[in-house]
Amino acid sequence: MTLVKVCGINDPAAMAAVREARAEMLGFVFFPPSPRAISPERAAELSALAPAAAEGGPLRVGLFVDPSEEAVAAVLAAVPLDMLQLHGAETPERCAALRARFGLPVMKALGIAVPEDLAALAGYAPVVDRFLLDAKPPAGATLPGGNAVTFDWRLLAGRDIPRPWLLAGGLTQGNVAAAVRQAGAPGVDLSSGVERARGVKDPALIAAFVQTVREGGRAG
Ligand SMILES: O=C(O)c1ccccc1N[C@@H]1O[C@H](COP(=O)(O)O)[C@@H](O)[C@H]1O
Repeated sequence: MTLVKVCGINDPAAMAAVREARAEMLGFVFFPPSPRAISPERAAELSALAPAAAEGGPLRVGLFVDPSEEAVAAVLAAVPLDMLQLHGAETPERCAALRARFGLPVMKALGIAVPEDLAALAGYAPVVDRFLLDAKPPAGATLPGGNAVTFDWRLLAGRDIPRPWLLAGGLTQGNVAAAVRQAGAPGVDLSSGVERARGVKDPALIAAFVQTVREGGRAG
């Protein structure tokens, strides 16, 4: 089954949509410049609206961009997370340090634009648990992700990605089946594609996206 992560959950209706659609993962954005950013306290309120991962609910992923250890600790003091998503310029050493300090799996996001970008995966593989292979931010973008930009999914076709991974970058209900098929992706992650305005999730789009993935899977 193709895994689904819906990122940037920041209101109860979106949380309910993720729960009802039975997406495997959700993301809370702890990066203040993002329109999807929420406080740790708000994330805790939303997290309480779905069963814990251990009870069959979605894995709670905390999205950080080059965070200090203090920043991660402050979030974890308010809301338990199941995984750290590192979406900045964190080195393998930094990923290893955060993983060891907090005892949580790490998903490292890497931007892919040309085949040579895949060379970086080898250095991270020993110290991360999952990759998120995303588009690179376009010129002038203020965010390192969440920009609704796709990349050439065929760059990933047939590649030996050395960890479990998710495909991201500009995914929508309309393109996800082709993306999964072309990249051979075992899972997908999105934010903009299920929003009615930047930073505002649309529950109906979340439901439709997850349903499309379930129906299309790898063969869509
Ligand atoms: O969503 C954000 O605001 C964000 C901010 C900073 C880093 C990453 C961010 N989002 C991640 O990017 C992918 C792709 O987003 P999109 O579907 O193209 O909008 C998203 O799934 C998040 O993991």
